[in-house]
Amino acid sequence: MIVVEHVTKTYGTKTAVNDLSFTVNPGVVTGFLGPNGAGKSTTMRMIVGLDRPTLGSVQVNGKPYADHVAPLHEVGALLEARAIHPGRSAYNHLLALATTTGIPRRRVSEVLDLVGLSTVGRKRAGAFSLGMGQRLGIAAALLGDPEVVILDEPVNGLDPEGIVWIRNLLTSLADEGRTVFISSHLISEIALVAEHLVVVGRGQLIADTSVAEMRRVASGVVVQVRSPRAGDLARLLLDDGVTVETGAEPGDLRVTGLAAAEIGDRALAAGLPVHALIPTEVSLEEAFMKLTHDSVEYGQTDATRHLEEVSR
Ligand SMILES: Nc1ncnc2c1ncn2[C@@H]1O[C@H](COP(=O)(O)OP(=O)(O)OP(=O)(O)O)[C@@H](O)[C@H]1O
Repeated sequence: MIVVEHVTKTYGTKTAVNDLSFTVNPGVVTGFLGPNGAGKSTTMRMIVGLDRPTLGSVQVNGKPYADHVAPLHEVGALLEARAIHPGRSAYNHLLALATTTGIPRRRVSEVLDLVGLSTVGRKRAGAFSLGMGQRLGIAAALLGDPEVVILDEPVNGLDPEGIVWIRNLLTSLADEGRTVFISSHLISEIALVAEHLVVVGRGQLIADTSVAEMRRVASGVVVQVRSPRAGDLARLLLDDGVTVETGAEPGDLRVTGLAAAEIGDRALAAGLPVHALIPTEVSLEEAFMKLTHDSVEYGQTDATRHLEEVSR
């Protein structure tokens, strides 16, 4: 279990993490989600003792990382800096890590097997594809058979087969009762592998929820309506708790807060023609962007800008 309590981290005048509290429980894969610069890597570095909170505390299995006698058996991490000597084989890279940390040699073959690199274990790591490099990084994280597994952007750049592989691996680690915590700035990626979500923006907690709950909240709330009298229809529908936004095409509206049938009935009663009435599921991406909209640090993404334009 990872417990982050009222953690603030400042670098000079920059606040990277701001009074952040959350718990990552064993037995489920938890995603750590936030736009670029949200403070995910900083938080992960504090969890594994590479950085110290300015305020607050971070505990892993009941203690700060540095207080564990055999920390590699407690926490295995793949953080952004993947320092692998390109001329060294995967096997030798892992062996060097194992021997310097008192881990038996046989464990190297075990983790190579676990990540599916047994057949290329003797090849130069420098010749590895991105996906193979990710697998090697994960193998290193698992070397100490840790209770807590922390991976920074593990899905980044993986092909669909690689994503399925990592989902199965992480789920089986969680099923064994381990705590699995993985970061991403893409909800589409993280929703494929995680069950629970901790969402941050500008170093602060935005949501601590399950992926299923996020989907439930996101789904079925927008009805797309097309009418040659969209303006009249918009005025008719606007009410407490109802929002009407202009859609992508002239005559298109996006209505929130009314069911499709209700919109159709009201339009009929007012004698307004309706050419299309389509209940749509808001995508997880859309829900995430709305959630984090105010906390995108480095300007708007194209997608956010597009969202704003269509809803104007
Ligand atoms: N050593 C440092 N010195 C100064 N500022 C830093 C340092 N490390 C991080 N920051 C700043 O803190 C903020 C949070 O950075 P962090 O890397 O933790 O975010 P992130 O969510 O991991 O982003 P990304 O998805 O881009 O990796 C950013 O504004 C970053 O520039």
